[in-house]
Amino acid sequence: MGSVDASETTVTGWAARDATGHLSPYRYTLRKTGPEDVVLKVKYCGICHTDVHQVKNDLGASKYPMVPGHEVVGEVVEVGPEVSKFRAGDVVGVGVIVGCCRDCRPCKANVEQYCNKKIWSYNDVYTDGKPTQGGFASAMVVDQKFVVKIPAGLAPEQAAPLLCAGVTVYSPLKHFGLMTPGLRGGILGLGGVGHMGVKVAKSMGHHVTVISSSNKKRAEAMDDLGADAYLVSSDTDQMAAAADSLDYIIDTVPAKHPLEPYLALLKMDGKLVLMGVIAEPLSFVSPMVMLGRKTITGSFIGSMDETEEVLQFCVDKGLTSQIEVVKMDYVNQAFERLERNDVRYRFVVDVGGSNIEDAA
Ligand SMILES: NC(=O)C1=CN([C@@H]2O[C@H](COP(=O)(O)OP(=O)(O)OC[C@H]3O[C@@H](n4cnc5c(N)ncnc54)[C@H](OP(=O)(O)O)[C@@H]3O)[C@@H](O)[C@H]2O)C=CC1
Ligand SMILES: O=C/C=C/c1ccc(O)c(O)c1
Ligand SMILES: [Zn+2]
Ligand SMILES: [Zn+2]
Repeated sequence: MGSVDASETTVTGWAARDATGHLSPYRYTLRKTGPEDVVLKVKYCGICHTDVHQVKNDLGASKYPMVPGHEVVGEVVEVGPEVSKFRAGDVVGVGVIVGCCRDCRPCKANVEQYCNKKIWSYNDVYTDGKPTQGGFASAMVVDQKFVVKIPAGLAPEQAAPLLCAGVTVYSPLKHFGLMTPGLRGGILGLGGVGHMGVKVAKSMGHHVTVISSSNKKRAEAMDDLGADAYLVSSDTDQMAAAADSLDYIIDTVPAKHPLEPYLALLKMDGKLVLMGVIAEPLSFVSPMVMLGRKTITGSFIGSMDETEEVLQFCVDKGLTSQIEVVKMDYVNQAFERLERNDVRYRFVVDVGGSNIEDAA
């Protein structure tokens, strides 16, 4: 952490200044530690494709300077006087949201990620009027409600991708009643979210089919991740042979794509769960859902409760994420490689072990 004045701490994060998305060191202040706040020194932060969408303004709502990063693992260095869940020295995680209204139906049902007044961990404005900034930074201040303990048995760098990618697949499987052993699931797009989808679904006892844009990941998917089957989406013979075979598909593709080839893979009552953030309309003809009573739905990360659950699920099942750990001075190359589909399967930045004052 940086210098401390009477009220605010100055920290360094790596920020994008414009839609080129190039990150470089940026100094800003953290708010004074409030009664329910946890101050954490960042150790590791995963790179999610949403970070690419955000720094490049793919959704048209990006504000700069923007320090991305929402798969954050750190060590607690200070807590406010009303913090009961954490103490200095704890290893903790922070994900996609850091605030909610606590009063609406989603908040009262403990699915605060669906609160219309949620506060994103970056590219948003906090209750004090300051911009929120994410985890590619030396430290963060976060309300204890949005902090989870990393359980013993999970390495901190391994835990980082679980805070977004992991809970993002766990939540819909749980919510839509898709945790039953023996189900046949499809994972469309084998990236950061998709590879956790394979691992989590396999651990639930599912038969898992990866549906990929190429043959490049076939051996890894089957041998390393434990997938049961592998389809190349452009191979019409393979796709036809697999028609009417899946109970659900988790669709993680981050770009516009046709839905009909995937709807055809679903059995009657099958569910297509959209995960990718795509700012263009997707289309399908209605018989593709009517003839088979199929559902197209979506899901957004997971609740704080589910985040705690997925962390424990991974400990209990012995699951880890498959990651490439890099230093902060490699972050721009890592973003570029992620964008061109060249990572197996998640970059995690060793923020604590980097000299983050130096630009690449
Ligand atoms: N709903 C939610 O709560 C969340 C949404 N997201 C969103 O999910 C999406 C995936 O995120 P993440 O897993 O981090 O991204 P990755 O880039 O790691 O993975 C996406 C995968 O999709 C496939 N893919 C990539 N580009 C294309 C394309 N143009 N056409 C077809 N397939 C493509 C590739 O798999 P293959 O090589 O197998 O084809 C790639 O590995 C993003 O849009 C992200 O913003 C992320 C987290 C939470
Ligand atoms: O990576 C996590 C965030 C996902 C996300 C989903 C939907 C949306 O509109 C976003 O801006 C982000
Ligand atoms: Zn994410
Ligand atoms: Zn709310």
